[in-house]
Amino acid sequence: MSPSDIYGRKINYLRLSVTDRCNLRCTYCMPASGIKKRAHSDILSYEQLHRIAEAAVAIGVEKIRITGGEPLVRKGMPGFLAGLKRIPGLKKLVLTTNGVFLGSMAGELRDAGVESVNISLDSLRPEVFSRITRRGDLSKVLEGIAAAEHAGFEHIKLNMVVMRGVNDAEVLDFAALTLDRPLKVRFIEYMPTLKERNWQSFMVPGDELLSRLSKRYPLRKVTNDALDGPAVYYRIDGAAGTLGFITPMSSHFCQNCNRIRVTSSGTVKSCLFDDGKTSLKPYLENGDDAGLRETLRQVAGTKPHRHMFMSREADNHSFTMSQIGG
Ligand SMILES: Nc1nc2c(ncn2[C@@H]2O[C@H](COP(=O)(O)OP(=O)(O)OP(=O)(O)O)[C@@H](O)[C@H]2O)c(=O)[nH]1
Ligand SMILES: C[S@@+](CC[C@H](N)C(=O)[O-])C[C@H]1O[C@@H](n2cnc3c(N)ncnc32)[C@H](O)[C@@H]1O
Ligand code: SF4
Ligand code: SF4
Repeated sequence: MSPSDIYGRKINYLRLSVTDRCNLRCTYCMPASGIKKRAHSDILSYEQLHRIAEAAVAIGVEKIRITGGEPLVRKGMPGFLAGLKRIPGLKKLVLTTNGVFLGSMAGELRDAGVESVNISLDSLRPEVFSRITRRGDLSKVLEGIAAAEHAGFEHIKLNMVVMRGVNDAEVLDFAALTLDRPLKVRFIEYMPTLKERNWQSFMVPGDELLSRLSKRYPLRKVTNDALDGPAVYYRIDGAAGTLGFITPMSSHFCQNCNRIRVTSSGTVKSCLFDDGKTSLKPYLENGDDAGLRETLRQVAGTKPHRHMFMSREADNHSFTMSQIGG
């Protein structure tokens, strides 16, 4: 049975980061320079990551999302995923990626048993895309999305972090992608993890987007599936796909939080924003699978009631998302 925390939330979703490396440098995720890469020796092996996944499923995790950094920069990913897929009791194996390598990898990822892919895409304009990612080539990601559509994933979700004055003028263009393709386009509120000055001016609340979109399109709310993440979904009347709103800042979803996180160096976190001081390495090194299970269960049980992102104590706390996995 899945562990519950003291607030009665059932924890059945693990976000497992397999690397802190990335081939892009998105402005909202990483600083322009000075990012310290973890030493290779600090990164867990596939065998260790697999043992963590098994322990998580043994305590009631039903869905595992592979994230990073960019998971597809790590060599041997399809074989690792195929191994995870064989863990008895795991219901959903899913992946979040920037899409750059999907053009060549989508088919083998689907064959490995990945059910759905979430692809980050913040602009449909080549120059804006390369400014946000500091180096990306939009055409590669569009190729990746086409390959994913061809590979037959259950769901393809596009993640757009909306930033005022940067890409928010494209929200209607993103919504139009759902008219005749079964894509789930999700608008994500910008989280100021790097504690930039003036971040408030960037963040576009989900409500504002919903109201802008409903002036152009008739929208109907869609109900979520049991293992869905935090997005709230709508469908434009008659459209093939849906629109999702992820609102960690304006209307947090902590009351329904069902997840724990493990970083690529083996730190387990009860919340995206906690300090994450519990390492799984001692249990991995000693072959102590019971200890792994117990530690995961304990950390799941200490999930905070909600994040304190907007509070003053949070002001000193900055981190790069790429080291945690979002
Ligand atoms: N504050 C907060 N943000 C989250 C959490 N989980 C995901 N996000 C953010 O939601 C956005 C989308 O994350 P994804 O990796 O696509 O995962 P997901 O939204 O759980 O995906 P589905 O399971 O497919 O619905 C990213 O910006 C994440 O940082 C969470 O637990 N708390
Ligand atoms: C850290 S990335 C890792 C996976 C992969 N590299 C990718 O970009 O999809 C996971 C998710 O976190 C999101 N993310 C990163 N920094 C964010 C921020 N400051 N605010 C909101 N979402 C953020 C990204 O847009 C992406 O959808
Ligand atoms: S959001 Fe993903 S692609 Fe962009 S820098 Fe972060 S880890 Fe890399
Ligand atoms: S901020 Fe923390 S408690 Fe809230 S939904 Fe995210 S992980 Fe869960």
